[in-house]
Amino acid sequence: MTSRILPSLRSMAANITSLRQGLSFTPEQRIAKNLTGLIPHVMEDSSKQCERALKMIRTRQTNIDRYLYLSSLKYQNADLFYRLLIDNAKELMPLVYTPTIGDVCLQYSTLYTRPEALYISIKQRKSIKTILRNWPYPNPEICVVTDGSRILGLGDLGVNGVGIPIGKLALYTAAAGIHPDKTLPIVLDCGTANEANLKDPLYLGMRSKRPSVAEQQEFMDEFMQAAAEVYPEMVVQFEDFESEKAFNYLDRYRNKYKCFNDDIQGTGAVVLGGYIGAVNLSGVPLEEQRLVFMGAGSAGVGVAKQLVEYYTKRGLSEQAARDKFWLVDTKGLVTKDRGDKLAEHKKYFARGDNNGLQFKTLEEVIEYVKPTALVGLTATFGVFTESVVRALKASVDAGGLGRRPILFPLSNPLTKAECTFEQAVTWTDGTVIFASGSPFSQFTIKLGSDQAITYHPNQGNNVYVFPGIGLGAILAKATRVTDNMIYTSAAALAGSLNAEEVHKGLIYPRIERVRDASVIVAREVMKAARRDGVSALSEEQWLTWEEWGDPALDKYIKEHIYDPAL
Ligand SMILES: O=C([O-])CC(=O)C(=O)O
Ligand SMILES: [Mg+2]
Repeated sequence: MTSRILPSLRSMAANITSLRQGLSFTPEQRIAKNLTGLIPHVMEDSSKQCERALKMIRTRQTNIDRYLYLSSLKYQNADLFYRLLIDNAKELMPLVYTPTIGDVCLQYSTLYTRPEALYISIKQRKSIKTILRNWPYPNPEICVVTDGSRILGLGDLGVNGVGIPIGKLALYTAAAGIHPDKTLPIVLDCGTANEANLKDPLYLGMRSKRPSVAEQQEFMDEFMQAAAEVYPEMVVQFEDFESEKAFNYLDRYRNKYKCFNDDIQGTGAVVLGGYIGAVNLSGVPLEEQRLVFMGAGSAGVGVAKQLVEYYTKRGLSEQAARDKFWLVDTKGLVTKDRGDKLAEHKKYFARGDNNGLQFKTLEEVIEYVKPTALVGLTATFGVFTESVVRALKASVDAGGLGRRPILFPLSNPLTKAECTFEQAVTWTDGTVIFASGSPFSQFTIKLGSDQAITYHPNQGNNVYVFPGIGLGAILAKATRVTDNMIYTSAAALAGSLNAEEVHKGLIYPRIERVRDASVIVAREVMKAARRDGVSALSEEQWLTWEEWGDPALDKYIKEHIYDPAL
């Protein structure tokens, strides 16, 4: 029997790259590359290949099966995978990303067939640089890194959380055109608090509890330093770190490295982008808005802070802006005198005007605050009950005729959404302005035998901003990711809707147009980098763009993004 030598990841990468065109190789190319006979004889254009793949996807029984098929296609023929994903974003993004990715992460150790990321454990801390250099594709431009400690709303999944960096990076390519070979997914394995994983004989991560916060931080320090040394051009996106670590790491590294946190800053920007449109539709002036946030983790606080910045930029004092927000966590309204030790990141929003009163439930808070907007980032399905949503509507109705409540149940995946789209429409008699984190279907109510009214949900997902933020930072050669770059991404997103979308009452562009939105976001992020003095592009380059205006910059961006060859 002949023994087979396992090819190195590097030569595998080279082989796969050379086969990227699938069945579209011309006879001449096949001869030149010694591929004759190695692939079926027919020469197919992209539409035929897409037709075959879509047929496969649509005939699979479960979303996990569809994911696995797509994942294998991405590996075998990346151009075809991205052609499909770009042209069928509405159908395929939920398979490549949330909600399906949540299920994939839960089962990652069982579904595993091949490496797709860098797996760096805390035990390998002496070899981080070597591991980074082992990555088979040269000079990555964007890295998404997680430690798996808070995957979507699913909690600590340890190394199984690696599906998130893999999924987010596929969106970097599909939504913003970063070349797939320039993306680097990483999971830092520090063990896990997840008992089910620890007991699972197939679990692929370190089978131990997480060490102290201080030890994890030292490991993170070493990782960040090594990454900057090995790949100095690379932008790092932090993803799904548990709240305290998320805030701490962002604070610790943002002025030292080119990095940002998607859950704090990306979620903040995407919600602000949607909120700007929602206020316009609501009939409640910006100054009269009162916002209750259910959930005070990294996303809740990140979003509220981004909105405070919006208010202050519109002329409100910081105190007046902050007073528009009431944050609620599992113990009730976050107040200064609640009697428990508040986590550091919650203190900024702790209320001091409650006259000693405490409000334990969301219902009590709504009764007390009379909000115009309710945002959910709790990772708890169903917390927006019928009575909560009806109370929100009642408090908005009390302000005057024709006013509409803003309701954003943003937790991911769908199994963690605070309420469904159908519930939101039903309980507000169709008046709701709605955005969720994962996608809901549109909802039609039959009014008579041949009359019906269809409601369109919005998906307020980070995918509208993080790819453009990363692309803008890369193309501007930004040395840091500044607050202004993030803020600008939200304003740019709000301005990216076309006339048809505005007419339909949407607050985000249709997901099919996410690539258009990313170009606009990237352009504004680049300009903000320039204004903040962190763009390392030449002065001459910037002066040319300033002379020729946005179209010239858009042209430059479009020339630098990946479009599948198919
Ligand atoms: O991944 C998403 O769709 C949004 C997000 O960052 C999260 O829920 O952690
Ligand atoms: Mg996330």
